[in-house]
Amino acid sequence: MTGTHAVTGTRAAPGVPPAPGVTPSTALTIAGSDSGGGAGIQADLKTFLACGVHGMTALTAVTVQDSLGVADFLALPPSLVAAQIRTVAADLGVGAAKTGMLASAAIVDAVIEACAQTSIGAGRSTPLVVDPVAASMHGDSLLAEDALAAVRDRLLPIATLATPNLDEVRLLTGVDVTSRDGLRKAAEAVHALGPSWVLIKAGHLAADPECVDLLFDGADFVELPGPRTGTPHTHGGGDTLAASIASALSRGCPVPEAVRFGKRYIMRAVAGAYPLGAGTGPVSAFWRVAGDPI
Ligand SMILES: Nc1ncnc2c1ncn2[C@@H]1O[C@H](COP(=O)(O)OP(=O)(O)OP(=O)(O)O)[C@@H](O)[C@H]1O
Ligand SMILES: Cc1ncc(COP(=O)(O)O)c(N)n1
Repeated sequence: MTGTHAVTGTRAAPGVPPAPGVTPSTALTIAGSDSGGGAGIQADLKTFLACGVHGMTALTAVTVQDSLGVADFLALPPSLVAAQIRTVAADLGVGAAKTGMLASAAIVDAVIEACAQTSIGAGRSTPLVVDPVAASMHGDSLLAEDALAAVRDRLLPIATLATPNLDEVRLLTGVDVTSRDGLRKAAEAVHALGPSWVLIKAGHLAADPECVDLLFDGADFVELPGPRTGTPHTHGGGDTLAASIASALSRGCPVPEAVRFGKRYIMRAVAGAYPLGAGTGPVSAFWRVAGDPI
C-alpha cells in the first residue's frame, strides 16, 4: 500500500474549520497514549480538531499516566505501528505527520520504513514534524536508551521540522543551553543532524520573562517571541505546539508560516492552561473549541 491520495483541504487560513460536508485536511500523529488526556495522542487529536483538521493516529505505546507522572507503559509491536501508518495513508491520505513518543529503537525503525513507503518525510509529498520526545516533563523515560541513537541518526534526517526542547537538545547534541544566548548554537547543532528545519523550544528557560523559540533552516534564524505565562500547568505543551504546526502544514502552509501559526496557538493554549489532579495540569484546547450552546 502506498499513500497516493492527494492532500485535501484548502491553502487558506489555518485554524478555520471546514464547511459542513467539505473534506478537511488530514494530519497523522505517531505517538503514545496519555491516560490522563493531557499529552501524547490525546493532546494531538484535540489540537487537530481545534485547528480544523481531521486527525488520525498511529499508536506506539499505552502509558499509565496522571498529573504526577508515568507509572508504566507498554510499547506496541513495531509491525502494528507501521501498519497503522500504511493503512491510513493508503485510504485517507496524510496531509502532514508528526511523531511523539516512539518508545523503542525497533518502533523508530518501523516508523522510518513506513514513512518511506507512504511518501512521508523531508523532500517527499507529506511533511513530517519530529518531536524527539525522550521523557515526560516529570523525568519518566518514554524512549529506550538505544532508541535515542535511532532518532538522532536515522529519524531526524527525514524530518521536515524537528522540535526539541532543551533537555532533548542536550541529549541529542551535548549542547547545554542555559540562557537565550545559547539557542543559536543549539539550533546549529540539531540542524547538523539532518532535519530541514529546526525549532528550538525555549520553555525550559524559566528565568527568562519571555519564551522566545528559535527557528533555523541552516541559513537564517527566525525568533518567535511570546510572553511567558506564570503557570506550572504546561503538560502536553510540546505535543500541542508540534500538532498545531502539523495542522498548518497539512493545509499547505510553508514551514515558517506554520511555525508562526503554532506559536500563536500554543501561547493561547498555555494562557488557558488549568489545574487538574494533584500535579501538573494540561495546556488547554478549550479556548479554541467553545462554541454555540446545544
Ligand atoms: N510558561 C509558558 N508561557 C508561555 N509559553 C510557554 C510556557 N512554557 C512553554 N511555553 C511554550 O510552549 C512550547 C513548548 O515548550 P517547552 O520548551 O516547554 O517544550 P516541551 O518541554 O517539549 O513541552 P512539555 O514538556 O511541557 O510538553 C514552546 O512554544 C514554549 O515557548
Ligand atoms: C504519551 C506521552 N507523550 C508525550 C509526553 C510528553 O509530554 P510532557 O513533556 O508534557 O510530559 C507524555 N508525557 N506522554
